[in-house]
Amino acid sequence: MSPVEFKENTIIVVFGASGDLAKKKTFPALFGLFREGYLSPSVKVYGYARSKMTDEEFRDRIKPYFETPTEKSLELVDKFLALCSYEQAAYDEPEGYQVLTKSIEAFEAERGVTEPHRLFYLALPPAVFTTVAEKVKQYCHPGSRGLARLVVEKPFGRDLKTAKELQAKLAPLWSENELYRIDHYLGKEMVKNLIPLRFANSFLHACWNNHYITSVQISLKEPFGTEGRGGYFDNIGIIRDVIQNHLLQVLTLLTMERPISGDAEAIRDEKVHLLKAIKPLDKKNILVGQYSRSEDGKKPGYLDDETVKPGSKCITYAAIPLEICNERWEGVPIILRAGKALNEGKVEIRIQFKETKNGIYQNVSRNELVIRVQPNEAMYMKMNIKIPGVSTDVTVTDLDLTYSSRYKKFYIPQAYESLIRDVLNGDHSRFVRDDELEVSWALFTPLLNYLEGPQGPDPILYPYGARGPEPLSGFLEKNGYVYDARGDYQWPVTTPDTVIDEELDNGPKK
Ligand SMILES: NC(=O)C1=CN([C@@H]2O[C@H](COP(=O)(O)OP(=O)(O)OC[C@H]3O[C@@H](n4cnc5c(N)ncnc54)[C@H](OP(=O)(O)O)[C@@H]3O)[C@@H](O)[C@H]2O)C=CC1
Ligand SMILES: O=C1O[C@H](COP(=O)(O)O)[C@@H](O)[C@H](O)[C@H]1O
Repeated sequence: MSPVEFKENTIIVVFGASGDLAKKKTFPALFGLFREGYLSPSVKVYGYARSKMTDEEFRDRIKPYFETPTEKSLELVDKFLALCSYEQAAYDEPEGYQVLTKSIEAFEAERGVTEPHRLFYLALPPAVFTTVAEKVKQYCHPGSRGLARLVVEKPFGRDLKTAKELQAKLAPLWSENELYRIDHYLGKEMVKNLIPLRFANSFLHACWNNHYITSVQISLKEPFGTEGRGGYFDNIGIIRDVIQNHLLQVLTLLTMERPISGDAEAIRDEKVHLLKAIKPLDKKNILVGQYSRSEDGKKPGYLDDETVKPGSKCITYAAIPLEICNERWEGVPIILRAGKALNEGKVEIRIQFKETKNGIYQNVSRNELVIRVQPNEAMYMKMNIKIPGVSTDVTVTDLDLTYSSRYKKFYIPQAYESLIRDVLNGDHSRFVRDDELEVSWALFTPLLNYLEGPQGPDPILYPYGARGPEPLSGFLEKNGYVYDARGDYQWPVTTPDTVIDEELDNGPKK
């Protein structure tokens, strides 16, 4: 059965509407969809939370985060806000939900809606998560008269046991078909691009295996520390924060087999197969760190955050090698690495190809395909060519697909916009399925138990603003990545001074 699209007179309720996520991501995403014409003006949007606020105060709170790239979009802000209202109520009492449903039903009756379409978005901390899911089902679900969808945000538990417990509470209430577990990395443009890139290009498909690829790295670097979120982060650490979810999701799309169709379940089946093929993580071969004060003393160390437990061993950096035990990937080292308070902010995938060992070109750079997820979406393939001109020597260059120069005037939705649109369209392909979640926790739980247990290592300190802990380069090398430091690669423009060539260095031959 093809998914039903929520189009006219859709109800959207955001629980936790007074919070940071709702303010910075959920409502701006809804506005983005409205601005671009992907959300009908017939929609009704409710914010629901405990904080006391009038409708006006609520609108004033969310408005500054809307993106308005054009004059015309400025005019749309008030039109969108007029569709939004706020309800202040408790999460654990029925009254608020009953009032909300009355209002929803009045709206639907006024519009003559016979089959209600209701989307509920839980932008909430885990503590109230199941309470709200339960109450929404009991008081706000339209039953067999219509359709309801429930969007849930991470954390989906903190290990295998708690993830299973959460699932056991949700499953009797909300069917897998109604649930949308959001991982916003799946909504990023370059992550969405992985399936077409891999399966619509036969030349790439041919070399996408251990015969040609020698290493894969997926890195997420952030240039800021916990900055006020220390209390939350200290209980989480970098693995739960971004590796077990965001980076692992990217990895599955990058390495899974071709799905039998573009259908959501076909895609998710392949992701689960791939996850099951990952070898248990090697606790002895990981690099973990925690940032300390910057070298100039201006940026605080992790432990300087007052909301963090004194002496906390929480890790803010991790590099985790893993291996996929299937025919395609066996023997290829794959590294997931992420860290806070680093020298730059970027998310990229780096696929390095084998060196050319024999033949006329033996001492040339390895080919490397780089997919930059952010900032500034790009994809570039580092390759070797003849130095332009009289020389017959080889230099490294790239086939460069930089989105900002190749694609002008394209609307690239924010990750949340893209995913909320998927929910409205009933497309599950970019959402995490229950079994996928379970396998991913099964993979990381033993490692987390070790790191957080009595035998857990002390994280290596790295100064705020560093590339990572000091042993990083050696660690990457040991795990298969060859860093080419020969220095004749310059982007975006290469000049004769930057290519290494004896002939050019010594001047033209007589
Ligand atoms: N379309 C575009 O926008 C393009 C931009 N460029 C730009 O050109 C520049 C060069 O790009 P590129 O060649 O991809 O290289 P990068 O400088 O981005 O780095 C190459 C890789 O090597 C790692 N690395 C850096 N230093 C060391 C070290 N000492 N030992 C081991 N590993 C190390 C980096 O890791 P780590 O991240 O941890 O430092 C990164 O994974 C970049 O600024 C890039 O943005 C290039 C092509 C296209
Ligand atoms: O889920 C999270 O992701 C963000 C990184 O997301 P991005 O879209 O800004 O790359 C991270 O900063 C945060 O700690 C984490 O909870």
